Amino acid sequence: MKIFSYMEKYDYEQLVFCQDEVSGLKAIIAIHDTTLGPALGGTRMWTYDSEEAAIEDALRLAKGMTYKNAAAGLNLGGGKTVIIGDPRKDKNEEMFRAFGRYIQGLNGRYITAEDVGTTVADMDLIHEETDYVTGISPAFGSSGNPSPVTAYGVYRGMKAAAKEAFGTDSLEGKTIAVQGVGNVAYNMCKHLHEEGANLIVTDIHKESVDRAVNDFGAKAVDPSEIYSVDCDIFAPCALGAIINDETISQIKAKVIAGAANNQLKETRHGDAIHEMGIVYAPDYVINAGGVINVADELYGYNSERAMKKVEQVYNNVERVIEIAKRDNVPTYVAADRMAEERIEKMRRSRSQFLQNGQHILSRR
Ligand SMILES: NC(=O)c1ccc[n+]([C@@H]2O[C@H](COP(=O)([O-])OP(=O)(O)OC[C@H]3O[C@@H](n4cnc5c(N)ncnc54)[C@H](O)[C@@H]3O)[C@@H](O)[C@H]2O)c1
Ligand SMILES: CC(C)C[C@H](N)C(=O)O
Repeated sequence: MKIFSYMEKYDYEQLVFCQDEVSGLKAIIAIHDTTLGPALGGTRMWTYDSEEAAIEDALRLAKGMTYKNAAAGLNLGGGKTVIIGDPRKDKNEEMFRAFGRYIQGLNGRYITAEDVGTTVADMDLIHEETDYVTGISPAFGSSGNPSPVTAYGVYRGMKAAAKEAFGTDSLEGKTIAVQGVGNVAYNMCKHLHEEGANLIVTDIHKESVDRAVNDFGAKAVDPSEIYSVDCDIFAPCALGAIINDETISQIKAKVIAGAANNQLKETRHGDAIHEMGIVYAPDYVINAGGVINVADELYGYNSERAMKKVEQVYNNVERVIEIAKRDNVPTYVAADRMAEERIEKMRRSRSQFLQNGQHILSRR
């Protein structure tokens, strides 16, 4: 991978490599764009096949956060971290504290939170070293685990997409195929089950599948079967790039709406599902609930205020569908336009001179 060419192509600001021999920390912080504000995005811990795969994941996820935060109306830029390692085996206190010191060194350009493989307890350890972390324990006056809030936002956004495809936003009696029943999807399934939806689930971890089967009467299938099951809605809630050349032809759903980041392997896959008449709720629009919730901590966390903003995920998905129809483009293009327009307007309005946040004459 030619790192500078890649960064130049998508206009990344910064890529930081963090290594700590004592704890085994190997982390990559990617900051994509800070036009709207400090880059806020979670920390993923995962076993990558190669360093290149980890770098690419960090970069792709960071860019997604720029668009997610912009589309959600937050005054935040986009960044993300990946820690290379197995979250079930390789974590230790020193690792997250060493990582916290690296974040502190960025002096507020990057603020972290949870993502796949990291928990509130990990964020609390990071918080021992830096204030630039959200999603820490409610005991600190913070918002805690963002996953249930992300799940609620995905549920609301799924209803908006269903309205477009089926003429009603009721999910009662609808069959929803869920890929990955981890933190977000378990909570999403709870809402869907309460509304009377039928669930088909899969996961690479048997205990996660069993929990959904027991708690929600879900039907379990093998991970390789989830794309081709008969269903109304496909909800990708595991990792990215799952809408690709191999999977598209198998999908029977009329709607794709799920929590996973970077669902389209390439943009042309977004064109392909559009041509198939599938209503696609763009990932970073529908899964913004968690970041909306943790971002509220920056103002002194207020759950009621945050949840009001999370409700807007329904309207944001509706708005994207409207733009897509108006401009005759796929929904992923409409979402990008919505986000880019906001960033560009802010970039231009910020070109006005300001001396370190103070009026230039205030130093006299
Ligand atoms: N946690 C949040 O608040 C949040 C917010 C926005 C987006 N997301 C995104 O949503 C997705 C899920 O996040 P999470 O926090 O629930 O993570 P998680 O790790 O709790 O859940 C992911 C689940 O997917 C399973 N999985 C992984 N690969 C799979 C495969 N090939 N087939 C089937 N199952 C597989 C894992 O075993 C796990 O149970 C991620 O893409 C994440 O980036 C999460
Ligand atoms: C809670 C968040 C700041 C990060 C979350 N993992 C996301 O992708 O949106």
